[in-house]
Amino acid sequence: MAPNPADTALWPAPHASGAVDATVLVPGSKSVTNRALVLASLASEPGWLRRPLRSRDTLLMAGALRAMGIGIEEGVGPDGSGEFWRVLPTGLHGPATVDVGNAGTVMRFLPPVAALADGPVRFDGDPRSYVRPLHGVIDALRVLGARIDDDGRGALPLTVHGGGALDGGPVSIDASSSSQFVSALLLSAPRFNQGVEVRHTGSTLPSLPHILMTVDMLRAVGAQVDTPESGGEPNVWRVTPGALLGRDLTIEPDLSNAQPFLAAALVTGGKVVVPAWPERTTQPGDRLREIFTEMGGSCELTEYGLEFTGSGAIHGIDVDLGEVGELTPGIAAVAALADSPSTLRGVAHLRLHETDRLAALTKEINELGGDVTETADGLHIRPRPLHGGVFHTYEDHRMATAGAIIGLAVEGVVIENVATTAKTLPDFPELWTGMLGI
Ligand SMILES: O=C(O)C1=C[C@@H](OP(=O)(O)O)[C@@H](O)[C@H](O)C1
Ligand SMILES: C=C(OP(=O)(O)O)C(=O)O
Repeated sequence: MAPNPADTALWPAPHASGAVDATVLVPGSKSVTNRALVLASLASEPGWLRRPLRSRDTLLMAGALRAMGIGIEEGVGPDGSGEFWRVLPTGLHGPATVDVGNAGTVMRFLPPVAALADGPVRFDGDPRSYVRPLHGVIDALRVLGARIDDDGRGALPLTVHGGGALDGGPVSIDASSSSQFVSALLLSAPRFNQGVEVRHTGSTLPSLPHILMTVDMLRAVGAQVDTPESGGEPNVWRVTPGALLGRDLTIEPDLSNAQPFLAAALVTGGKVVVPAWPERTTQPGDRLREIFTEMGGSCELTEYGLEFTGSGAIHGIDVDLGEVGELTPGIAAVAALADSPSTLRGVAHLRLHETDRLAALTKEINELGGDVTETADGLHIRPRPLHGGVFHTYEDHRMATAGAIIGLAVEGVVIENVATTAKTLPDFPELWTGMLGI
């Protein structure tokens, strides 16, 4: 297939002429929006999502749920309250076809939903989706009573032959390659006849905050969930069967997508305010307050939002990012500009994200003159004077934003396919130039 010209377009990353000083309205969280869509679709009454993220991943999620019969009406609320989606749950129907794109949340959260449909649901997606791990969901659903046809690799493409209901019950999985296996099984479990008991048997479990987000959001719609944190067995989650409430939920800004803007304050010694930063949240991006403070900034969380200020100095960091893996590209970009080396650990599973992020970051930073080496579970980054050049993005939104961070400090950095940020932040180029007052 001929590449889309937009995919190969080159975007000169703006170089910052001075300290940034900006307020950036960061759109809604991908992870919260896609969980909210699934839970609202499984509820027994209509629900509302206010200020949902509209991006490739969330539109794919909405499209897939619509394909299975769910009504999702879009509108704009009064008085600047922003967009809303009203979700009208019904029986889930097949036959249907689902395009997952390269959205981990869609490819993992929806096969359990499809198992509840009354006919076959065919799942397909971008070429990259064929290699991203899905075995934890496929194998578990089979144990729980679903019929699934795949090509034997434990990956996409596949067809879930929905039978209108699913037994559910106990299941063991190895979720060391993705926390989304656990989240996927828990999200639909209130609708399984026996609920679910998920036992993680692997040696590591990434992205724990994302599992806590799943549990929190399930409880908020009335599900009963027992977790290791609530006194249950380690690595075991239980969901009791029961009806789910429709909810009126305002989606928090995406704190992982706030990262490049906070990084801009750090890199330029400036100030960035992100309104509506939640006081309490399960989003992994909240860890940036601590990580970017250790790297040289300071922050204040007020009722209005987060004010993050750079000091002019950027320090290296030695940090385990296993719980917050999606922050790695942005942290690596800042680390490449720091005054001391960094070691990023605990993120071997990033090799199976949108691209092999450890290889991609190593190659692209080194091609600008950097000195990055891959370790078994992360990166060593020794800052060097960098020069301009093309920063390739491998259809990975977070590679594009990482390149833009470096471009602030290094003249002549050109981002290939910045449009790939549409996966979770379609307005990135405009927000970025707006922040810089260009
Ligand atoms: O559940 C979620 O919303 C996510 C979980 C994480 O996935 P992994 O556990 O596969 O890293 C994270 O990296 C991804 O961006 C979003
Ligand atoms: C890993 C990510 O996405 P996905 O939901 O596709 O796994 C990410 O957004 O960094």
